[in-house]
Amino acid sequence: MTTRYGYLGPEGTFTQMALLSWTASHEGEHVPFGSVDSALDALRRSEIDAAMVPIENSVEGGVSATLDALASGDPLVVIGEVNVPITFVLAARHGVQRADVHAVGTHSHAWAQVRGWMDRHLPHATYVPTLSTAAAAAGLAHGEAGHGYDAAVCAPVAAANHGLEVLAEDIGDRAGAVTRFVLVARPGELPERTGADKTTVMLFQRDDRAGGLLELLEQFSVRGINMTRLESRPTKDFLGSYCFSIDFEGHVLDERVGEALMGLKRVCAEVRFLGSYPREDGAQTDVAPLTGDADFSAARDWLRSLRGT
Ligand SMILES: O=C(O)C(=O)Cc1ccccc1
Repeated sequence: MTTRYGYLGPEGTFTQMALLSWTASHEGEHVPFGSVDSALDALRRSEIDAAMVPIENSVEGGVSATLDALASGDPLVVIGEVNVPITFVLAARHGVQRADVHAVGTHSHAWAQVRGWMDRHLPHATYVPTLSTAAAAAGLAHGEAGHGYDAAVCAPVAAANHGLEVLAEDIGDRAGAVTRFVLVARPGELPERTGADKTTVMLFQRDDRAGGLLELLEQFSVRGINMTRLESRPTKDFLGSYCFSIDFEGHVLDERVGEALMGLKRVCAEVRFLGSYPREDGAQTDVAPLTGDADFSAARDWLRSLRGT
């Protein structure tokens, strides 16, 4: 049976590029969705088998829509990641000049990455949010009057797909910007442990008190686990109530990771396990002295011998 992969569409999004790079070796059907939420809802309803969504970028940080969609609802897990270099163009319909551009449509994360260029070149242009960069390009191409913007910030391929003219190339404020995308699935078989893995969790604290966050972080630190992303997100229950979205090095099958998760389970109100998966860059986890599987097993065997079990 062919695998059905959902992605934040329409065609020409950076998310589609991530999916194309993932599926170069995995065949399947590609199904565009208008938003991260609609893709993940379809996944929860089993209408698709997996969904590619953006999670983090090197300029703007975490993608809240994704972090929040993973934090609640039926459980989903990350099974892979893809990093995509991002370059933006300013595109418009044929005949539109830069001087004619009064409003620019794009995805909020794209806007955040071109704000400096806009300040310098189109300081009076207003920003119109769209569901994706490619949706902004499609809106220009298909919408007659009334879509509310006269240029789009999108990938070069989205401009080309819609026959738009490129008014400016490479308008990102930071050269070398990268967005990290994750492939999400319903919980099932774990991706195999490779020694170059990451694990994602969402942690909910029991109560708000001095040292509460430190207590969570200690669970990683005492077991030699390196975190690669840490973000707080509002729980949405009341002002000042936060949960923590964390990526760290290692796989749930690693002893030190298992022990850290047990420690977290004990001290947190809720630990949402969001998957262990191979990291794209293949960088092997640096296992600190005395934190390898054998060290934990030896300690457990010793305890067993004391207990006579
Ligand atoms: O809108 C897109 O093309 C996306 O895939 C989301 C996005 C937007 C900006 C940077 C990276 C990903």
